[in-house]
Amino acid sequence: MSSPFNIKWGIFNTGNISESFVQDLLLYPPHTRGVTDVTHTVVAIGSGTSKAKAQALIDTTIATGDAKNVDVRDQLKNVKTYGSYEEVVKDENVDVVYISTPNALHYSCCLLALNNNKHVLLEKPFTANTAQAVHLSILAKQKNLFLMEAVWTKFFPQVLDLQKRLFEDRAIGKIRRISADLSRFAATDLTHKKYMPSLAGGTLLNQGMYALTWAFLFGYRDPENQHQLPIVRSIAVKNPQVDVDQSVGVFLVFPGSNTLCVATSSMDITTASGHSVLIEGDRGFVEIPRSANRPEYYKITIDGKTETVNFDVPGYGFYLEADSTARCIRDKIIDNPLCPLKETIELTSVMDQVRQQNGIRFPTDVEDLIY
Ligand SMILES: NC(=O)C1=CN([C@@H]2O[C@H](COP(=O)(O)OP(=O)(O)OC[C@H]3O[C@@H](n4cnc5c(N)ncnc54)[C@H](OP(=O)(O)O)[C@@H]3O)[C@@H](O)[C@H]2O)C=CC1
Ligand SMILES: O=C1OC[C@@H](O)[C@H](O)[C@H]1O
Repeated sequence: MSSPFNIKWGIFNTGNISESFVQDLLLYPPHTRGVTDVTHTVVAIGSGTSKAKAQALIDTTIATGDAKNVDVRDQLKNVKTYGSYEEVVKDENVDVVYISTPNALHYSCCLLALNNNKHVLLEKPFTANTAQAVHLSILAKQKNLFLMEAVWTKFFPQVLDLQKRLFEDRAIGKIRRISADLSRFAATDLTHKKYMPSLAGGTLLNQGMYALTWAFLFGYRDPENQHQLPIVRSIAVKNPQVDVDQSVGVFLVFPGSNTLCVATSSMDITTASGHSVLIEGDRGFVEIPRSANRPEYYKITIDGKTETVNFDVPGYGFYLEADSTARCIRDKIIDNPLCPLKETIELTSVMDQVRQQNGIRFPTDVEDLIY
């Protein structure tokens, strides 16, 4: 048997999700999950603020490992810590960069990485607008570099299994309607990134994109729709003080299959348990009780009979997208068919339409293209 392909990660920033991503890679290594074809090494962590913050992420990861009885010291002792993102992309040891800066910085950080010939896994929402998304995808293609939006949801076994059952087996018959919600209460703190237009805040880009992701997973991708773009109608409740969307409702109709989708999100409330995703068809329905970003299990009812399907995903599950990234880079695939750039661009264009329909604008420097 050939040895597993090892991929070397560089991490941009030390925020919440970077910490979760790094911990997922280290605390749940592939062999503990039955994965034998790829392995991950974190080789560099850069903070835009200070080298000390990068070291603090390492210290927290060691402490978390200790608390879980997982020895990660050995794996972390050679990690380079940097006080800038530039140093990460100049590090020759780094194969791929994971970028999870605030939304408004995704585009410029990704340009920095691609221009320094690094493969990139870029957090959701991919960019502030479609023009930026298209620009990044063209650049990655020109430079023959892997680029993917980190929509981890798409890699959950529950989702892959459902796609097979709903599309290949037509388990619930023709898909008629998809309803999805991702709402998280976020106290109105106008200095928080979700309330800052200058950081591309608002519920749509931060949370609503997950609800739209379900519409795309089972509406756009439905073979009956043949990847046709949806008709989009939306309405948003804006924050009275700052120009961000507090709650948003989007209706989509996929013209190939006539599937209706209702995608909602809010920062005023948290999705009630049991109300994340519902997919309804002629013969039955699928419920994903929670949550639209990290599906735990699904319940499928066919002709009145209900079955619950569970898959064990320990930790957060960010390693699923990381494993897939490693496989693509190993196989020289620059656009992951499980999360293709075309779909990212098209979902971004839906978000552009929603913002346009509701007068949600970001400052010019957030929306601009950089050449
Ligand atoms: N896939 C998922 O489930 C999730 C994805 N996300 C996405 O990840 C990204 C980051 O979210 P999250 O980790 O919650 O964010 P945090 O606020 O926790 O961290 C962001 C980090 O980015 C760096 N940064 C650089 N410039 C700025 C700036 N101007 N203001 C604030 N921070 C800055 C800082 O790190 P440093 O000083 O070290 O450079 C900061 O700690 C977002 O795009 C979000 O949409 C978020 C949550 C879940
Ligand atoms: O990616 C995310 O997932 C969970 C949400 O609550 C969060 O706001 C978002 O950034």
